[in-house]
Amino acid sequence: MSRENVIEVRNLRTQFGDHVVHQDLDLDLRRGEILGVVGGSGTGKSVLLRSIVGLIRPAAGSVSVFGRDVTAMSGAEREAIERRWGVMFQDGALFSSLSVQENVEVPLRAVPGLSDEQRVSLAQLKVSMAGLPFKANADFPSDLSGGMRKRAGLARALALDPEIVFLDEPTAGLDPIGADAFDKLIVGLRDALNLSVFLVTHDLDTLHACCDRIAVLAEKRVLTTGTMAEMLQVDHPWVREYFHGPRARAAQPADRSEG
Ligand SMILES: Nc1ncnc2c1ncn2[C@@H]1O[C@H](COP(=O)(O)OP(=O)(O)OP(=O)(O)O)[C@@H](O)[C@H]1O
Repeated sequence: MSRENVIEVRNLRTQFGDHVVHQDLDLDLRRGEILGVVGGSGTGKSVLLRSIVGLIRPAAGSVSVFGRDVTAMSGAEREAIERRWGVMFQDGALFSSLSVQENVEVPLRAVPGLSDEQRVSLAQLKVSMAGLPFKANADFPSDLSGGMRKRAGLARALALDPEIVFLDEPTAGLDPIGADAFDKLIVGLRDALNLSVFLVTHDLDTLHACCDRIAVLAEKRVLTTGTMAEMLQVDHPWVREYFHGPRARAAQPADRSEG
């Protein structure tokens, strides 16, 4: 059964001066799936994420979200569609002078008609959904461990009940137990909230634990997409090295189950 695409990127070209990062790049994100986006360092995974959410303007091509080309939208239309997605950046991108709860309140301040009490309750709910204890609401980013900062960034990404969540390397820098817990959180939230998830990662364990499909960036485009089983069949030097190398063997699902 094929599911509707919530994101369709077509013939995308992204460049900085003469440096072409993407050329004729196509990508789909289906409703309800967790798509892992992988590729060597500098292949443009983060730039792709930023192009989709409008932080980088494509040089050519189209980016459709919920069937609408977001590159051609006016301010009000864009704001409305931006409320339907949430982004967790690599470092959490939290405001250091605000508490965790206040950070999560930031996107909620743009919602008309929300009282102060409602805003606070909603922020605290998202903090709890991201797996943080209640006391973390009052903590400042500098009080938190790396894993907790990522959870706070996730809470803020969930603030507006998004349909799509973009995660940029959510497990980078976490110890294996913290990374495993984060993987489970992502899957649990996807299942509970029917999220569609665009997940940039280098982490093979995360691909095994979370992802329904994988998109490989190489040669300035999405070279191939498919399930983990399909990736294992792809005959391309980088793909072979990545999915069959020693780290890939160490990341077999059995190694991470129960425990
Ligand atoms: N604002 C920018 N100005 C100029 N070049 C940029 C800018 N942002 C990214 N780049 C370049 O675009 C290329 C892709 O960067 P990007 O951060 O998307 O790679 P990545 O695949 O996410 O890498 P990594 O896995 O190391 O995080 C790199 O060569 C980078 O230097």
